[in-house]
Amino acid sequence: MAPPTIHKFESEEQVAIALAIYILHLSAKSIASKGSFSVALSGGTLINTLRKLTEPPYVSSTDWSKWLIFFLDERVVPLDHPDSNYNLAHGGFLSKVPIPESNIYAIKEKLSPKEAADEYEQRLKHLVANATLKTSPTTGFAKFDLMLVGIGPEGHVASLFCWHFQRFEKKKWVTFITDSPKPPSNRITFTFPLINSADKIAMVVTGEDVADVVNVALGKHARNFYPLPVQKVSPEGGLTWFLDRQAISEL
Ligand SMILES: O=C(O)[C@H](O)[C@@H](O)[C@H](O)[C@H](O)COP(=O)(O)O
Repeated sequence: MAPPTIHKFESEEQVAIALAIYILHLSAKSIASKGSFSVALSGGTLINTLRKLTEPPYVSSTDWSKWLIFFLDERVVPLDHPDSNYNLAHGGFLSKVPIPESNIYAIKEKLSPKEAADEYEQRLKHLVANATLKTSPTTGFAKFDLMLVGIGPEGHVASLFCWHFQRFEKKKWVTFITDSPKPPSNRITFTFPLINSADKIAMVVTGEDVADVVNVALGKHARNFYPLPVQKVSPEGGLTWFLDRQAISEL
């Protein structure tokens, strides 16, 4: 993979604007070339940083009916629960743009974490089989046009945590965790082979609490002899970091 593109901004507000422009550019390319734009969302502060997409002039700059929304990781709770990533994304983003409800792929409720992960994986495989999603010719996993990824202060991405075996999964597309160190404990998550089959990934990293881990991942002495989950992110088409001043304060 080509080295990542790193964008540094003075403020979170500037990150939000640059991110909206980047996403809209990709959506236009993707919709023009194949009629749809598949996006996988993380939870956390990312959703608030997507707010510019819901505001003029950005909100009228894409064909929202062509967007397909997925969840890179999800907490196994009812969809209207305050911990649900769907609920967060719905309140902060999805309810404010005209993406058809049928294009939003939330997890199924009332399943165990394992059942929810298996069901989501089967749904993705079905969408690949009926050509709604592309396949990576290199890996055979689904190829999302864009994944939007946040990082935790100890280097996790999605719900792939440092000391948990899920980060080493090679075959499954979606797996589950029942002892997540970040509450709530029950979650499902895309695996690294699926994440790294994406075309583009944007790492959206703001705030002081991630400054140390940004230094570990991108600093002069970046170490990768035992890579943190964030250091394993390496999509097929390109990785772009969006960082604010606080996130790079240790660089
Ligand atoms: O559901 C989740 O908890 C996430 O998808 C998780 O991976 C998140 O993106 C990071 O923990 C960053 O979260 P913050 O942006 O809130 O720090």
